[in-house]
Amino acid sequence: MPTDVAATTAPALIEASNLSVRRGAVPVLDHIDLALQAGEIVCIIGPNGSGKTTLLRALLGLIPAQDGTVTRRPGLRVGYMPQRLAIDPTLPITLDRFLGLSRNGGSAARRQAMQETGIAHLADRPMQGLSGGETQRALLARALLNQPDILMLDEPAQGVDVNGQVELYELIGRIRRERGCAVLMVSHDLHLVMAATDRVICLNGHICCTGHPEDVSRDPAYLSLFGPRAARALAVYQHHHDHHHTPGGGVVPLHEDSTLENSGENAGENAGCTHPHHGHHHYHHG
Ligand SMILES: Nc1ncnc2c1ncn2[C@@H]1O[C@H](COP(=O)(O)OP(=O)(O)OP(=O)(O)O)[C@@H](O)[C@H]1O
Repeated sequence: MPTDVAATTAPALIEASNLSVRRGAVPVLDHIDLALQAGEIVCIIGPNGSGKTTLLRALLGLIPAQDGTVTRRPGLRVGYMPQRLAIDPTLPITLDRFLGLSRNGGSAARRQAMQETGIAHLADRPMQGLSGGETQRALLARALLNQPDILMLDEPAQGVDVNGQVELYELIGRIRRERGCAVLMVSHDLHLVMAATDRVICLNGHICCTGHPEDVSRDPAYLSLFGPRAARALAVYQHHHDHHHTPGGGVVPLHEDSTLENSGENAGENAGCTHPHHGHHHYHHG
């Protein structure tokens, strides 16, 4: 039975302690505690405006903390895939040139990253002509260029069709396994990420609940935040997953009695976690 990796004693790759962040006068993140360990795959879920992007950027040091601390392991290499790609439409640029704008890696690293993400055949195509899915892979390839210890992916599957989403999450899982890097990603694709992550962080300004997807799926705060969607994600999760993945990639069968009892019928009834700053913290580990 896998335990919460964050509970181990290994030094964290990144750790936030009592982190609070404001944007302008508005409090966006409220006393966040989290630690990311080598090799784990963690997903941040939460409604629009709940502070997911802000959390990633604060962990990267791009946004200052009002309170608390962010500690990154010395020499940590991070590959960041931002939510949006800003390219000047009047300046055509090929995929290979786009990757070359990154100061990380040379042409061999670019080729490897393109091959790994399945876009090597597009190297000489203009970025502006790539499809939504191809663009997301280009951003992922760029994030791989500096051989990251951790990938931080902000809604990697946005603008990608349903089949493409499944493939993209599989690709992310494969990259994680083959490179041994950690992954911290923001996603709205509950049904896909619940089945594919070691740990879920449910964010709404504060951490509403966190832990193994199976535990989070049962949590009233999760069901309250996502309503009927949560129940549907849970159904998919139940249907497809009769096993756990250990952090090392092993497969451990679920106990027979561990079928999820909460059908989600009460989704939306618990309003204890609908406002970023009026909720309470309750953490679940393991
Ligand atoms: N530069 C900024 N100045 C002022 N407020 C900001 C700024 N950036 C973000 N915010 C506000 O902070 C809050 C959190 O935004 P953030 O982008 O982190 O949320 P999110 O959970 O990633 O949302 P989404 O799911 O829509 O991408 C929002 O209310 C947003 O309006």
